[in-house]
Amino acid sequence: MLNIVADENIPGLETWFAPLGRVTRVNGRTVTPGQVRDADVLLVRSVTPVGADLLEGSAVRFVGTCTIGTDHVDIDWLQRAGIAFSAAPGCNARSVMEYVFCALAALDVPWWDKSFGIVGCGNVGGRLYRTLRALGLECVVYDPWLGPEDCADLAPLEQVLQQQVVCLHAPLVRGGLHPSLHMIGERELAMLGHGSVLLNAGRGGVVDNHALSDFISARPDIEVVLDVWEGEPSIDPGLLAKVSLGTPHIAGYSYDGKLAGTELIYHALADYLGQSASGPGNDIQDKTVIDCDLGSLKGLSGALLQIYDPRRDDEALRHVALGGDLGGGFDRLRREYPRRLEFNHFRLSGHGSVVPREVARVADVLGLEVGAAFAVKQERK
Ligand SMILES: NC(=O)c1ccc[n+]([C@@H]2O[C@H](COP(=O)([O-])OP(=O)(O)OC[C@H]3O[C@@H](n4cnc5c(N)ncnc54)[C@H](O)[C@@H]3O)[C@@H](O)[C@H]2O)c1
Ligand SMILES: O=C(O)[C@H](O)[C@H](O)COP(=O)(O)O
Repeated sequence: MLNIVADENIPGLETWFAPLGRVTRVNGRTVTPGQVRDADVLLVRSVTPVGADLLEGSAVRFVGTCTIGTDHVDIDWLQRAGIAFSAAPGCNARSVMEYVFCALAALDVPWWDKSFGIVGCGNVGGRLYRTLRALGLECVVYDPWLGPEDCADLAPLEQVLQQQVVCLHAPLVRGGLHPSLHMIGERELAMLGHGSVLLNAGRGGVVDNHALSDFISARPDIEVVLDVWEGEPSIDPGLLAKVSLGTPHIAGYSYDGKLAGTELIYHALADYLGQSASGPGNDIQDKTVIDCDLGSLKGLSGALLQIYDPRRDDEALRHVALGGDLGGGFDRLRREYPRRLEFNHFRLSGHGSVVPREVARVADVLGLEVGAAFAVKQERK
């Protein structure tokens, strides 16, 4: 029987993988070579460094990470060792995009009236870019691997950093032509415009956190939102104290996004094993009604917070910091993360009966259903 060793934090682990083999749960942060030596398959999330140190001499023939990011995996070594590898591209991209809008709503930023800069325009940044453009917002993109045929709004990094809201969605790349490690340092931070928002939901190391900490002290006009940090889970409590919103790397933690990661790796493993399997499917069918004011875009922004309010994650992280064990608390918050569903599981409804056409349009672009109780108001031209 196939021996599968897997991070205990992979949602739906037994449901999806038990039909393929015997599943042994391990702690992804502390897993040892001894625990994986006799495994055929290793399934991880982003907290497990995977390479020679863990796998040399093991029986592992397939590694899957149920995440978008792959910076924790030494893919070249796996290739040299003849070990198959799969990641889960795009699985939680919508979750991260929704985090961006909810974070802006939580900061009371009128996002429908801002210019945006995006660094890294792949599954996450690209989804955000297309949504912003569909909303009719100004948005420029820095991505050194894209050309004008991929994106019509490419711009130099300097220009991207000068927008009112700057969203970082680059992977952590340490070498090669375009390394991203500390690509946002003292010099780049100084390019941010007065009163702008800087949001990092890519990887912590893309921003020099030490420089960022100094920068926030000198520039209190800038709102910084950090979901990812250098040194996770033992992040800098001083930096946490300074940011406007700080969350424990949960931007991609919608229940849908996490399950999609599991599902993608399940199919990759089934393919590797030469099995055609449809899998158990998922159990997400909820449609929750949100009672809200849709009389204006500000009201719609408030409705987003009823779906997901990142201030709760921020408060929880600050609370564990006060307790003294920030590293342990950071991981605990992630491990015990509540079931958070994406926008399409909600229907906006409630008091008031007329929704301005523009609000209905924006809700639609964001993937939100507006309940039948509302008649969309036809504004006079
Ligand atoms: N906070 C979270 O919960 C969360 C969730 C999902 C993904 N992520 C992170 O976000 C990253 C991006 O996700 P994705 O799905 O868009 O990945 P992706 O691989 O689809 O796209 C990454 C994009 O970044 C570009 N890029 C590479 N090097 C760059 C550089 N030096 N400067 C600017 N752009 C660069 C690539 O060309 C590509 O277009 C992931 O690698 C992961 O680390 C974080
Ligand atoms: O790369 C990703 O998919 C995200 O960063 C993901 O949310 C990481 O979650 P983790 O594997 O740390 O649970």
